[in-house]
Amino acid sequence: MKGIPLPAAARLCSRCAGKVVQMRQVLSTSTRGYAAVTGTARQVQQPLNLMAGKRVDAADSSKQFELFAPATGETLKRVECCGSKDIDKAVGIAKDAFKEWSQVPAFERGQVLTRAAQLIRERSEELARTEVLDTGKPIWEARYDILGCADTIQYYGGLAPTVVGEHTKLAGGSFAYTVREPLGVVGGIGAWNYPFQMAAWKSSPALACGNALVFKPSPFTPLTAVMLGEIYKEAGLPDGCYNVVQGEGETGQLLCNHPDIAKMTFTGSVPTGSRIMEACAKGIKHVTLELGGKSPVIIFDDAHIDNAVKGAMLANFSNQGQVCSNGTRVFVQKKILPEFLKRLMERTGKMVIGDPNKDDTTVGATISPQQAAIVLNFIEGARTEGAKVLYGGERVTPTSPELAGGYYLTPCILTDCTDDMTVVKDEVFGSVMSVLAFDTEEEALRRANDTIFGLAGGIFTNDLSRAHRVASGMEAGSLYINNYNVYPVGVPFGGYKKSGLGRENGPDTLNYYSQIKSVYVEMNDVDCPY
Ligand SMILES: NC(=O)c1ccc[n+]([C@@H]2O[C@H](COP(=O)([O-])OP(=O)(O)OC[C@H]3O[C@@H](n4cnc5c(N)ncnc54)[C@H](O)[C@@H]3O)[C@@H](O)[C@H]2O)c1
Repeated sequence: MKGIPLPAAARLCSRCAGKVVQMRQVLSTSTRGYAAVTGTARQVQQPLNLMAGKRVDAADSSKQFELFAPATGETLKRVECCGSKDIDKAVGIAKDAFKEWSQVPAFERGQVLTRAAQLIRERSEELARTEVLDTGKPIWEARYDILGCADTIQYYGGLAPTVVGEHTKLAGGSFAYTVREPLGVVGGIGAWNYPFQMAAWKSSPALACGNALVFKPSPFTPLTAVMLGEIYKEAGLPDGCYNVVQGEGETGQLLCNHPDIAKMTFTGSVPTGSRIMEACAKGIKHVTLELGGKSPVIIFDDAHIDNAVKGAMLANFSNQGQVCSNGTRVFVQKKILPEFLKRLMERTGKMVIGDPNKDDTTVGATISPQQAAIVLNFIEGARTEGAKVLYGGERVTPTSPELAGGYYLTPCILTDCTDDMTVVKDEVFGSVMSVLAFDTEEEALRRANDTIFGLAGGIFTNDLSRAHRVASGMEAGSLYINNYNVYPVGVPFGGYKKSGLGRENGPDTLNYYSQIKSVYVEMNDVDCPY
């Protein structure tokens, strides 16, 4: 097959931005064998829980959730929710596996992760197609995500042997040393927008440190976390080190409350994060929270305007706008506002909405009818509060009849926005860009920071001093100067304020999955006053 031209949007970010060149290669080798609209129940292999290296049914089938394909609206399966017996079983299995895995030399643990990364690359197309089925995101984004995850897992495989202690020389030849030890059984809970990535970003540093994991994916996207477990097994991970339990909030709570869970690592909304932290507080457990955001992008009038337009689109329209770090408050300096909007409209109008399995699609399906209704409600509310819908913000039905049950929304650009509007204050989690005009740097920074969130932020300017001055003043965990939503492996990611606690994706993450033991060694007689 000839090389398929990379869609304009494929240069854009995803939570796991990899290399564009690598992406081109993948795009050019792998569409054969997959018809467009591949959302079919045949792709779903049951059961979807993974314990001790095997797919297993839940012990009790009384509570179930419905799994459907966002692209088509087709119901794929009913999936049983894990209850307390299942959580006890999964945590017990992980606890036993931890005893063995934590004693494996770190270099060998790293080798297992490195092999898993290679297997992911070999199976990237199957994984990406399954991710499309689960999420409705465009295939090029799914491929990008999967390859980014392979990089992350390889990265932590490489870092595993660097998890070491320190030596401190003391008086009289005595000394102390520290050992960095794993925590035990880690519980992970993921959201639905980057399902494979959440399983990968949480499991790889956890396993590199010698922990065992029980992971609960979002009930909207239960498929690929199990596939990751099968890949880990094939790569040589001992059974029981990585387990998957399916279910909704109740299953998640059981996991958080389990006495043998040493740490919870969570990605999702602020209210759920708060409940998880509460449960962890009761059990004095470690916790990492990757939560929501309402990030600002500040575009100064000296910026390269086309790059600023591309950045604003990256900050709002990837993954149907369902990205935690999205820069949904776009502050534009007044002088360039008309030109910025003109170019933004032109580019946005070229986005291709439709079948996520087609290579040239840049806007896929919204995850669920409920989420689509939330997004449309925000747009309606914005209109009522005085904003102008400059572009989009409507449901469209693609021409293919199979897609009629999916929820496809045109990316929306709102102008005449003010800081007090609900759409400007609250996280929408859809493709809704609020454009806000500003006059001065001081004003833009003050307004940008006027939020309970602090996940990310963007700055577009050609003034080097201003770029770093504003970056220094912004209250957020991830900042981009003259780009947006790029996540190279090794660069930490996480939030300030209510956007979360802890970091993922960088070297520091290993500290969140390990603890320090200090050992004092006396080389002399004990000096004692008694
Ligand atoms: N900061 C990040 O890295 C990041 C990344 C992606 C998404 N997010 C955030 O995730 C949110 C969207 O995802 P969502 O709708 O799946 O979030 P959500 O909080 O509704 O659900 C997330 C997960 O928590 C589980 N859950 C729900 N109630 C629970 C409870 N009481 N106890 C334990 N688990 C429970 C869900 O089943 C799901 O697996 C947005 O706010 C988005 O910003 C953050």
